[in-house]
Amino acid sequence: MSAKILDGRATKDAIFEELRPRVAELAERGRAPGLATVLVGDDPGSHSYVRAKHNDCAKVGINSIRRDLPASSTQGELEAVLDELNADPACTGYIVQLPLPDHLDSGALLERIDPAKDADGLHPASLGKLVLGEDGPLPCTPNGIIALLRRHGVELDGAHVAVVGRGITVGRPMGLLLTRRSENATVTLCHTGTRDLAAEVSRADVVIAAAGKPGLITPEMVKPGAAVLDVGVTRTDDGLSGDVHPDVGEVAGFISPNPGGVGPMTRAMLLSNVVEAAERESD
Ligand SMILES: Nc1nc2c(c(=O)[nH]1)N[C@@H](CN(C=O)c1ccc(C(=O)N[C@@H](CCC(=O)O)C(=O)O)cc1)CN2
Repeated sequence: MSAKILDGRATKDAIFEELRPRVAELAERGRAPGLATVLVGDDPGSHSYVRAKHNDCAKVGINSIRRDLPASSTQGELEAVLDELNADPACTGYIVQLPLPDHLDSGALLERIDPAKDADGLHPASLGKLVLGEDGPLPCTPNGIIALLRRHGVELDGAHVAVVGRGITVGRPMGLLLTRRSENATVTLCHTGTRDLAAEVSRADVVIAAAGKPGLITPEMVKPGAAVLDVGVTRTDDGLSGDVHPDVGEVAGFISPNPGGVGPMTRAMLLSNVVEAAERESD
């Protein structure tokens, strides 16, 4: 492996160090932030991510509230839980852990979150603010990727970035974030309709792989020296597999490990959103 490692765990820890005094100051002013999570069903990955989010809150001093519901929960039961959290002053921000079971309407539930308590930046009002360039919570994984690149000195201004995947939590908002004036990147958003993925990826200075297809990005596709970020997580019989083939580290200039790269940064940005929202409220 010759690529430099984009260490998400160490970067997350550094961000937590920065958040801790801000949380303490909010608490001193009687504005202690509280993050709630809503988890439906038994998906082991979702359980592990939610557990990690509550551990993170404890480390930074943020109060946390957990609402776990059975997979058989109805849309109406979920709506009632969201209405309670919207009204609960101890909950200053919350998330609905995705994916939800198929019988639930995720879009309608995300829309029911009070936009002022949208800790994930996935409410349509928050995504609208992102499109318009207004202040608001940003989607955690794309924002975490930008923080990881910036804190490791990877240039985005003028860079060509290939984003692979057009999902609502990563691909689509990633393109919007990267094309803001502050980032100034040129983005190609690749998806299942892309005719020649290898050609698009090989032109890129930064590759963000969020397709959920194990080993999709191979060393032959990657421009030598490029930064490659692996977002995909697929659970196979042999364990977890990312979208980036392990040999890409021999060609890339920077690579995010998976686990240990983008995942922890997603959690760091969630807590940042919670703290920023509490600070906005108390201004
Ligand atoms: N409401 C949301 N749901 C989902 C989001 C999201 O941003 N908001 N993103 C993903 C999952 N995700 C956040 O919830 C997430 C993914 C990965 C990690 C993480 O820390 N991963 C670790 C490994 C943890 C493990 O081994 O289980 C790592 O990569 O090192 C945290 C959060 C979909 N759902």
